Amino acid sequence: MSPQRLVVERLGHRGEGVAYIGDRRVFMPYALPGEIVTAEIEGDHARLVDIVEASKDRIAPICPHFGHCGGCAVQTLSAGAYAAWKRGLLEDALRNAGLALNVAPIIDAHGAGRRRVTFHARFEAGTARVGFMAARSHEVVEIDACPLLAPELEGALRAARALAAPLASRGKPLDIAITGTSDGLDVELRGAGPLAEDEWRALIAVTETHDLARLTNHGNLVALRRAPRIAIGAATLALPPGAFLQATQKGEEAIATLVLEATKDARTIADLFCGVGAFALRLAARARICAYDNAAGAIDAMAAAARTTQGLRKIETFERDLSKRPLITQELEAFDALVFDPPRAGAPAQAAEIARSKTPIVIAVSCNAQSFARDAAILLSGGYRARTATPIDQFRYAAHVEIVAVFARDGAVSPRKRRLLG
Ligand SMILES: C[S@@+](CC[C@H](N)C(=O)[O-])C[C@H]1O[C@@H](n2cnc3c(N)ncnc32)[C@H](O)[C@@H]1O
Repeated sequence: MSPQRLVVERLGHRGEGVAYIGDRRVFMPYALPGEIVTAEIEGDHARLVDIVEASKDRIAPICPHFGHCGGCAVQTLSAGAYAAWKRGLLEDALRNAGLALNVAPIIDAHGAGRRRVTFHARFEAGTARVGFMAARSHEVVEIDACPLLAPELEGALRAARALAAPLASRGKPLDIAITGTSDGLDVELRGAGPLAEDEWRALIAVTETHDLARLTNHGNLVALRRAPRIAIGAATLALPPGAFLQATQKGEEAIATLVLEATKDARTIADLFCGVGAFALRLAARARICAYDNAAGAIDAMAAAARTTQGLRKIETFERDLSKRPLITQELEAFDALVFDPPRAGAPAQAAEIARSKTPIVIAVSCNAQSFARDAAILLSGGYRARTATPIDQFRYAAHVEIVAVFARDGAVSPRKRRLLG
């Protein structure tokens, strides 16, 4: 296959360069807009062979593993062009959905770095390869460090290697999810299945050698040296195993700040897909909160944190599957405001109920621009007006963007005002 010369037109939504051969579109990882390159073409995929003319926005990558490790999609763009591309991910998704929302400037929320990481381990002939997946591949790329991780994750990679070693003879793929907390590393193994007694003993020994705070296997406790906790607003939360947390501490704070600002006049707020309470535990300082999620461990941990934090109003928690049983219109109208923050797939069933309701303020939080645009279209078709959508970059160098968007219903009367008016 002889390389072809191509001109890169733009970056696609996975961070790959997009070029055309006649009418045919090809995607080329690591190529930047405006560059002239040579590439080997296979179907709609192009492998960058050489850069003939580099973009003026091209800079050196910060990590020696960039280009092999699939963790980062775009590391060689100058800061301004990078921020414009990230914000453009939201603009493109809205345009593709036929929506014209006011998109705010992007907020950089990398802060001290990622506080959660999942390493992958693959085993061959009894030895483990531990690292991140290569782009578009099932291969694991071994790394010696990741510059995107927060200082709390210091030692995480060494610990992951040590934990993988006693399980190497099984040959089954293993995921090692690690959260950095003020009490040390909280590690959850996934894919190992039930542990044999000698594996159990070996893993406990690793927990001690590496001074891990906690080790769980599919949510089951293997070893506990210190209960891992994190701070959320004024509360201290005992972290349930494998719990969802926003990728960076600064990202969580940036999202929560926008949620607090948009709900400042609300007395009763519903927090849908609340997780461990990144918003509820802050909002409860001034409003009555009903919080919903299908993860019992997360809402129990939030309720316990709320009980032991001074100055918070009671948070009522509800374990509920919001895809199968979304809050219906009458339930939603009991609130002055609501926030919904579903997983990547979005929440079309819940959005449809919200669109029929008269809840005055609705805040949509999302980590996926496409599903956000689809859910936003549902709210708009129900008569909501979009105030603004703010992109937040807590996934530095990855082709993901966090979004907070505020919607209002003109003329809607809050439940409190309805009561006052009799
Ligand atoms: C993106 S996280 C947001 C969590 C929280 N708002 C935060 O910022 O930390 C999505 C949450 O949705 C929950 N979830 C996923 N599917 C659900 C469903 N079908 N019904 C209710 N909750 C669900 C997960 O347990 C998770 O806590």
